[in-house]
Amino acid sequence: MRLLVLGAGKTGKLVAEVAAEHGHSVHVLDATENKDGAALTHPFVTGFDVVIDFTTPESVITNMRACLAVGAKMVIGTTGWYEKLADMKALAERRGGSLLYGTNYSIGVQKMFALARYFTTALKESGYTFSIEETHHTSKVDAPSGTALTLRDNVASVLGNTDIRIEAHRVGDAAGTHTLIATGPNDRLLLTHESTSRKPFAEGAVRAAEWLSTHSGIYDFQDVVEKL
Ligand SMILES: NC(=O)C1=CN([C@@H]2O[C@H](COP(=O)(O)OP(=O)(O)OC[C@H]3O[C@@H](n4cnc5c(N)ncnc54)[C@H](O)[C@@H]3O)[C@@H](O)[C@H]2O)C=CC1
Ligand SMILES: O=C(O)C1=N[C@H](C(=O)O)C[C@H](O)C1
Repeated sequence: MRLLVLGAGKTGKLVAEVAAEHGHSVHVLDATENKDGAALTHPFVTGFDVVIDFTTPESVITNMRACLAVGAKMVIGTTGWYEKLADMKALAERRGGSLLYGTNYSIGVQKMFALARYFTTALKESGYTFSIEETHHTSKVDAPSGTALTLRDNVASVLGNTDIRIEAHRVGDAAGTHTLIATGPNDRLLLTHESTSRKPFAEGAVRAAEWLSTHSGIYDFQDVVEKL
């Protein structure tokens, strides 16, 4: 598969490494080669089977506008842009592009989402209230994390309301820790996922791109992960 990776930062670099390990041909563009999406011309983009984006909340919108408009297939890892999700879905539909987006491509975190639904179901009738804490590196630009928002959506789908506080912490080079907390009058239960490496994000994103190369449409990684 011919892959275009946008972003050569902490995660994009690993995505390129993992994709090469999987035997794909990989082209990487960072901000200097793709300022304001300048590299993403029609002939250039259509030379790739899938485009993977791990850039910034601002750049990803420009990149999606350029790539989806020419019918490209995109896997989006970048977080912090979801207020534009409906617009990007509409663009993909209009122009025949394919869009697979996910707040966290780690399989462990995807399992945590399922466990969170079970955790909430088991505790909701027993007087517990729910909150979320997340910890990431100090250079992270969005808060709360995309994962914390998805975790909240999973809990909210069981509770029937979104009254779930999220607390964000920024510490050193933390790869990402998420904790769902159930607080009762006399005790607390905690469900924690701690990333000790960024490699699972890259593995999941490459697997998502492999899957998307043989499918068309618009997908949330949560709905695809069991099919990989
Ligand atoms: N969905 C997931 O599983 C994960 C999502 N992320 C998200 O991915 C994004 C990137 O995270 P990191 O790699 O930690 O950030 P980073 O800051 O280390 O890397 C971002 C890179 O994007 C580059 N960039 C900016 N504009 C660009 C453009 N127009 N074209 C090409 N490259 C451009 C920057 O130069 C930088 O090298 C963040 O939004 C983060 O929240 C990070 C890890 C996992
Ligand atoms: O910026 C990061 O580092 C991460 N971002 C994603 C998020 O916002 O949830 C995924 C992971 O937690 C790492």
